[in-house]
Amino acid sequence: MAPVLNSPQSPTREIDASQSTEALIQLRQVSKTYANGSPALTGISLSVNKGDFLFITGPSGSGKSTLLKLLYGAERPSDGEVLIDRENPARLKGNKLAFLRRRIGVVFQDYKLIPRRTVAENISFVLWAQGYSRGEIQRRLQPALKMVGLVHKADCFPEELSGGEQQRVSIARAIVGTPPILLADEPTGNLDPDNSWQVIKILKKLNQIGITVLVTTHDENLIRMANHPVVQIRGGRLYRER
Ligand SMILES: Nc1ncnc2c1ncn2[C@@H]1O[C@H](COP(=O)(O)OP(=O)(O)OP(=O)(O)O)[C@@H](O)[C@H]1O
Repeated sequence: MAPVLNSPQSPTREIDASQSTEALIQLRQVSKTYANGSPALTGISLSVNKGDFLFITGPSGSGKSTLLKLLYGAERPSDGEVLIDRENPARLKGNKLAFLRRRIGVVFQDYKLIPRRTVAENISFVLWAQGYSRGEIQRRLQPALKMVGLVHKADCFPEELSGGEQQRVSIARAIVGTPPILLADEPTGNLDPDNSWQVIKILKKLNQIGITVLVTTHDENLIRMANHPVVQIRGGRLYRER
């Protein structure tokens, strides 16, 4: 089902409370102003259901990364409420917050791989840190590598890979813990059109197996090819494109 949103200045339809109660991700009149007084988001409401694939577009500095940061708990809203599966990350601490974060895989534009670790180690690290057994890590590693087409590169180091391959490793790392939500912040920002499309195809495949996917991008071509709902942030406010 398409995501539902509203914004005070938006010409789009009003939020439907009956739909939003079932949402996996909900923002209710969320605003974010950074400590230095920078207003990043203003009165944003958005409802994303389980299984949605949503593109978030908008000009540089419009608030796209901030929106994702609020979802994975790297920032807190100044006003309003963010709910992930009915839990508010801003109200959780310690283990409960860590547990909620594990339910969200995150992919960044610059991959953020550990340079002196192999592909397999980069992907496994998060499981190892969460106390998974060696056997369980092996059991999860292979399907994650297969999903991104990099079984043959398991023992390579990041510097031995192309940008597209490095981004695919970062996707494998994001999903190896089988999170129900995947957030990708400009995942194709450093890639050429072919590699960008490969990344989007993998995200589509993950969506087809039930993962809810939110992707920020500037790339109009990719959005057109991928054919999923799109919202735009302009000046910190949210608008539906299609
Ligand atoms: N940590 C921060 N402290 C202060 N201001 C910030 C911080 N992070 C972002 N901002 C400001 O918030 C606004 C939104 O930034 P954000 O990074 O969310 O935009 P964006 O749409 O993701 O941009 P881009 O497409 O260039 O990545 C900008 O005005 C930015 O300068």
